[in-house]
Amino acid sequence: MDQRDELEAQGKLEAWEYNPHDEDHRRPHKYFPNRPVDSEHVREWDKNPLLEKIKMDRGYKYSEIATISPEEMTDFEEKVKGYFKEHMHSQEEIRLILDGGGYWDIRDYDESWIRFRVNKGDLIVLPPGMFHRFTLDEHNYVKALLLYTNIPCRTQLEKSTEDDSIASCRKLYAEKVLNNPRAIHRKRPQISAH
Ligand SMILES: CSCCC(=O)/C(O)=C/O
Ligand SMILES: [Fe+2]
Ligand code: NI
Repeated sequence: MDQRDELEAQGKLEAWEYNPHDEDHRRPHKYFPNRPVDSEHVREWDKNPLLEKIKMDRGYKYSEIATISPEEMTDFEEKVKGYFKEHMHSQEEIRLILDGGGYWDIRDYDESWIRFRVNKGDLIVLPPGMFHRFTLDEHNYVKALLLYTNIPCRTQLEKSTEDDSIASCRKLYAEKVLNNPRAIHRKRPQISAH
């Protein structure tokens, strides 16, 4: 098996260093001997160094890609309703938007909702214990990369649930965020009667 057959068998593209010393650019422009370039080397360029650093720093070893759209899911309506139920997770929720978009709503200190628009390229990180909900926009489409430190788990702990894991997550979240004396509380505009 020569190198070309080997690459074909592995489903890889053949690539090599371009030899500029030839007039006709329609020819392969290989050096002799050829200087093959592993196509994985080119694929590496696709990796976002910032994302790689975040994964390394925060210990994210697992990931999955979720596409939420009626075309991709048989249980679309049910799932979308579920994401919009107020919930939290026992792990950090970290999502990189690869395509499409939507909204995340998070609870402010006074329990009012703050809405975030997310688009392609945005990274959202919610701490464990923070109540939130997610919805698609009118385009009904998002594709996201979900990261995990452990085996992928998207378990939603809903506010209404009596669950010890909610209690412990909320306790930590309250200590770190809600009861933080340095927290800056937003002044909300007065609602005028009309
Ligand atoms: C766009 S990622 C899927 C929604 C999800 O996993 C979640 O937990 C929303 O809060
Ligand atoms: Fe969530
Ligand atoms: Ni009104």
